[in-house]
Amino acid sequence: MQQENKYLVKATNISKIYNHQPVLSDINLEVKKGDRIGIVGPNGSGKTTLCEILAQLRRPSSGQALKEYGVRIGMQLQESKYPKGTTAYDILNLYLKTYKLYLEPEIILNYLTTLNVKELMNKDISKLSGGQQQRINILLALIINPDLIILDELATGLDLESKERIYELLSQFLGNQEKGLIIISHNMDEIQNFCDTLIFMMNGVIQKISNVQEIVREFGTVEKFVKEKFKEYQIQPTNISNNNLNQEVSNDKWAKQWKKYVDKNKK
Ligand SMILES: Nc1ncnc2c1ncn2[C@@H]1O[C@H](COP(=O)(O)OP(=O)(O)OP(=O)(O)O)[C@@H](O)[C@H]1O
Repeated sequence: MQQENKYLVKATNISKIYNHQPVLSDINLEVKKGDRIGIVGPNGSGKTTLCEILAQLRRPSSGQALKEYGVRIGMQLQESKYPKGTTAYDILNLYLKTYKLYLEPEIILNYLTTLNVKELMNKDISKLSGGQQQRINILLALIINPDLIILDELATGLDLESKERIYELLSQFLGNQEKGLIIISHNMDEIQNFCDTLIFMMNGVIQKISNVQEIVREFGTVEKFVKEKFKEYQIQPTNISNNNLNQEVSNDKWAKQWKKYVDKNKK
């Protein structure tokens, strides 16, 4: 039996419900060695939740998320909460010890220099800026040499130089063809540069899985394709008539009160 095509992670009929609201519905997805997947979709379509479930950080409400034995996942989250008083070195030590990574200090220092975080490592991580924390999150995702790296809004909030350095580091990491990648991004160039598969999500459902090369051949850029998809799936504002809105105002508690306030105060 060939082991090559074994999955790294696999979601089977995943659904997730938050406060009675379905956020993911019946998702099936297999990520294999060497897969380079970009996930796009409107805000709130469930991209982060799906990745957190794939990374075993969250439980699905139903369905199964399996990780192949021994597979290591590095996940950079869009937002991370660190305990006050903890330094980035504390977290780094914890990661390296947990994963039993006995990396030579030179290798670690090389990462710190490339990511331009060396001077931040002794500071209280909870007091660093969003972009500084972001760089540390990327460091932590990469340093464990994961089989699958999941990056959520990789470059958001990063200055130009940091972005370039991180892209460079990611390219080096992906030089190993065995590594799996999932990027959630609103930056279509990132998807075009790093991914071969594009997943378009909407309302907690995978609407379409496409091949990036084919998209570029047909649409010129991933951006053009995604714009088309947004148009295709968008609820047109013209569908909402004034009558419907009037109805909404009389049914909505806040809108009703606001209308009273406006009527009272406007000349
Ligand atoms: N911990 C939580 N508790 C309750 N609701 C949540 C929680 N996390 C996410 N949600 C809700 O689930 C939905 C999907 O959120 P998610 O962050 O997965 O979307 P997303 O596609 O990654 O969005 P974005 O592009 O804005 O990052 C949203 O409506 C969000 O408000």
